[in-house]
Amino acid sequence: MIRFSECRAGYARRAVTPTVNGEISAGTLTALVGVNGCGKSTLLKTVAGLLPVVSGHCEVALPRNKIGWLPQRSELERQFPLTVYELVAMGCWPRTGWFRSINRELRQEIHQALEATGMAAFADARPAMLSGGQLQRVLFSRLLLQQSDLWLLDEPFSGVDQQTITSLMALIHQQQHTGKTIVVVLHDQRLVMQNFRHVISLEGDNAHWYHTTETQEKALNLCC
Ligand SMILES: Nc1ncnc2c1ncn2[C@@H]1O[C@H](COP(=O)(O)OP(=O)(O)OP(=O)(O)O)[C@@H](O)[C@H]1O
Repeated sequence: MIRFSECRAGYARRAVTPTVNGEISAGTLTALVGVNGCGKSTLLKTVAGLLPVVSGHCEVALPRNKIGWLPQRSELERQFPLTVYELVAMGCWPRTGWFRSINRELRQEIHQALEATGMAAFADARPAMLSGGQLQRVLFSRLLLQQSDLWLLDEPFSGVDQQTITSLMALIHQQQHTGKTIVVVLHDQRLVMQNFRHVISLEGDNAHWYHTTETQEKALNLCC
């Protein structure tokens, strides 16, 4: 699904990540870990096609409209002069385009996506009025509607309470079971250990790939 070959990601031709080699298979759930500033968000944006590689290759076997990207929590989403319902409805654009109206079936899907994250009661609220955790739930609802095959989630749980993390993690597992490929940037070592079989750690000169059945606890101690 995603193949890295001597890949380094960065900005304005300056690499900020270690060299990444390897492949993320379709239908897998992978954690991307590493210390602050090691380039996790940069690598994710490169996979999303938002940044060109600085060197090497990053091949994603999907068109852009099949890639769902959840950026690190942004105040921008709060500032949209929209209701929660309308913000989530933006997730329909890969199917409708920006200007086509939303039919009854899609309206039902929007409602279901809000139900799936427990946010149906907030459909008419303004994003600016939501707590951090509620906003994350809304952004997950929007992702659900996009019907992407690949989810790239950048620190989706920062500032989110344990109960919300548990329910969003359950949603992630459920989506993986429907066949999605999911990559999540995380700092919470325990969450990684409990939920992820595949881990990519950006450390040193080269990215390290771990499998949870191996002795990666030690490695994660170093890098989360
Ligand atoms: N737009 C940008 N232009 C130039 N450099 C940038 C830009 N954004 C980030 N950087 C730099 O790239 C490096 C990697 O940043 P990145 O945000 O990818 O790290 P990260 O591993 O996601 O960090 P964190 O865990 O703190 O979120 C940092 O040194 C950062 O200063």
